[in-house]
Amino acid sequence: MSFERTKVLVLGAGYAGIQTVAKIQQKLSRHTLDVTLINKHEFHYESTWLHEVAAGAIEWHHATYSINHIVDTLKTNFVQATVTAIDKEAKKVQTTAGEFDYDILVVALGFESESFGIQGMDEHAHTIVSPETAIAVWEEINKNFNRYLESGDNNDLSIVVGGGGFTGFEFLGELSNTIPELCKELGIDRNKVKITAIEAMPKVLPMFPDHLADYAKNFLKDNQIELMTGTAITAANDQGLMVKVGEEEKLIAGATRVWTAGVRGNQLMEKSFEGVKRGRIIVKPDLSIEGHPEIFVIGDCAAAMNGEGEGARPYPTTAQIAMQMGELTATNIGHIIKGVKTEPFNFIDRGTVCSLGSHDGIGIALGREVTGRRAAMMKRIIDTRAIFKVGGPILALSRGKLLNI
Ligand SMILES: Cc1cc2nc3c(=O)[nH]c(=O)nc-3n(C[C@H](O)[C@H](O)[C@H](O)COP(=O)(O)OP(=O)(O)OC[C@H]3O[C@@H](n4cnc5c(N)ncnc54)[C@H](O)[C@@H]3O)c2cc1C
Repeated sequence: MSFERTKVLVLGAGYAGIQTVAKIQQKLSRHTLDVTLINKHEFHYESTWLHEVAAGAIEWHHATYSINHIVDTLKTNFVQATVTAIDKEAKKVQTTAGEFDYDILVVALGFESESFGIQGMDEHAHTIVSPETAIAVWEEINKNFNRYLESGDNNDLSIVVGGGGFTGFEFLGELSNTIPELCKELGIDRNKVKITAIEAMPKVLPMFPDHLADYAKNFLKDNQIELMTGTAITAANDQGLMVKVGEEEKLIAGATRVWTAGVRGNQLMEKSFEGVKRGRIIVKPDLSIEGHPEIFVIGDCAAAMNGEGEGARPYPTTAQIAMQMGELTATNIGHIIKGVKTEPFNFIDRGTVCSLGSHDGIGIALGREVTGRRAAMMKRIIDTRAIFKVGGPILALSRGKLLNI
């Protein structure tokens, strides 16, 4: 009988990675496992709150907590480092803190921005994909509004957002609260600020029924935010975003330009595995990859299919799914150690709520439609639950949003 502990290496402490580690710590014995968690930052950040940071509604550190709050040092070794390469044949991972080997690998390296090759987008537009990029958006708005005080040029007050999807709407919702406050603080007339959102599809927020999407569209209108639908963005430059209207190309002015319309899985995926598309790899039902039962890929790097056969589609990339994948992975690691068959992923949809600023929103939660203040309250409960599930009541009280209700 071997007394060697199984080496589990978890890459990334976002929703998927931190949930895996939290569940392993709760369920599995340290006498059988040697767990190492590697993450770029010392802290976990709530990606689903980044639009609030980008719109200046909260400070970036309110969307984070120290990973050391979660890690039980008797069971898990946390290393702050950036992963630079994964060698699946040698079972080794290279990082800025050296090389790590593993028996079981969990890849949970999350998402990046994807601009689909739109000319100038990467150079000229901000994104909302990490605390650093979210902070940069609010700094840019502040810089431009302060420049207006010197220049008197209304263009400095223009904000253009590429994308009328979930992230775009949540960001615009927060701006509806914070831009009037910023204008008041700087003595700027809100009517001079032009905020435009551009969506290529004729419909917005396709995950919701039309009447809820209409509610969100009316919210924008009521808050002096213009939404252009069915309008393709063709390029970005330092003046704004270029769009095609009929045969004509037109500039939609934006001193601040923010791209929210595309995400992809981590670039390391293409470098490490075969068959990866836009940073996502098709995983087997138990979330391991073909030919490597010891490698689990979860969260936004995974394309987990929602069924079998021709009609099967990959699940969308959401925090809710990432967390459920993390829980299952912890269970399946336990099964591997006991020599039991691993279980397939079965997504339990608890609904989705899209916030529109701090007091409004739309959503479907536990099968019921919600709008307005009830939706905003539901969103805070969802946000707090995510923290509770990983860190328990104390972390949920200190970092959650229930005290704001
Ligand atoms: C503004 C916004 C709002 C959203 N709102 C919602 C919502 O309301 N509901 C919902 O379900 N989903 C929402 N999403 C989507 C959700 O945030 C993602 O689906 C989710 O974060 C994916 O979780 P993950 O664990 O795969 O990745 P992430 O949360 O991105 O975590 C990945 C982790 O890996 C780390 N990492 C990355 N590269 C490296 C490296 N090379 N080395 C070491 N560490 C690395 C990162 O720093 C991060 O800690 C939203 C996304 C955004 C941007």
